[in-house]
Amino acid sequence: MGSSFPVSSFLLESNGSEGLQMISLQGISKSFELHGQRLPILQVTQWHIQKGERIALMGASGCGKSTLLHLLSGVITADRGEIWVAGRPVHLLTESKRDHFRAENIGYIFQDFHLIASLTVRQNIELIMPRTGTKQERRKKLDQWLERVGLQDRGHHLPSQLSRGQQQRAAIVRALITKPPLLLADEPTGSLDWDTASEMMTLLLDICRDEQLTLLTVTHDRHIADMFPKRVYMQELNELLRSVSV
Ligand SMILES: Nc1ncnc2c1ncn2[C@@H]1O[C@H](COP(=O)(O)OP(=O)(O)OP(=O)(O)O)[C@@H](O)[C@H]1O
Repeated sequence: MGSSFPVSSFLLESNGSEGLQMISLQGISKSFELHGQRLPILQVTQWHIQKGERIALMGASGCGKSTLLHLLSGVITADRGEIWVAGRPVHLLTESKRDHFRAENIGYIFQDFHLIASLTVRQNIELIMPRTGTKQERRKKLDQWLERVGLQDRGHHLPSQLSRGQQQRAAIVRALITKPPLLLADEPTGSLDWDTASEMMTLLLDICRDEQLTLLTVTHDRHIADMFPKRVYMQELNELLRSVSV
């Protein structure tokens, strides 16, 4: 796999905000309504993530890990508290502004890839690739990324013609092609065997280190978590004990 991809600072280019902080949570609480009752899910008094940190987020099933990622990306809103991401006050943004914020600032990697089955690898990525520069420049940039993840010969293949590990590599490029300052990954290795999972995670961690991207990855897998420079357990963040059981 080539390691000659030109290194640039995505953070400085795409974000422009000053300071070292990528994420700041203050006094967050989140509940969901279930069977007519408000069920408290999450409470985070304070949490800060610096730019360029690579963090594995762990915790028991149902403790609110995915909910936290959705709050950070503005897919859902908190009941109260402040969420700052890449210098933007996500808690103050309207829904349409949150959509815009997400497109500009967040790369998302899912357990089941979310590639469009009828489109080739290249088409899946081109769909969200910024229309900056000439067509040749965009093609070259995509070629470089595909080579970086070892898919240089797979650009014209459909997802169904790729292995699961290759599909996740394509999804990684799709998440990174917009140069998002923050990458969120929800169980990105959850559907891969161990060898493929560790290879894929090594690749993702290397890219984030080289590009100084901030990476927050939810994982159940202790071995995967051990690959990260930093691990955070939801229990440390989530101080609210569940008062209602479902
Ligand atoms: N839209 C919703 N409406 C009601 N309850 C919800 C909703 N979304 C999540 N929940 C509840 O919030 C809790 C936390 O869910 P979440 O998916 O964040 O957990 P998780 O830690 O990511 O779990 P897992 O590790 O199993 O994926 C769960 O009890 C879940 O049922």
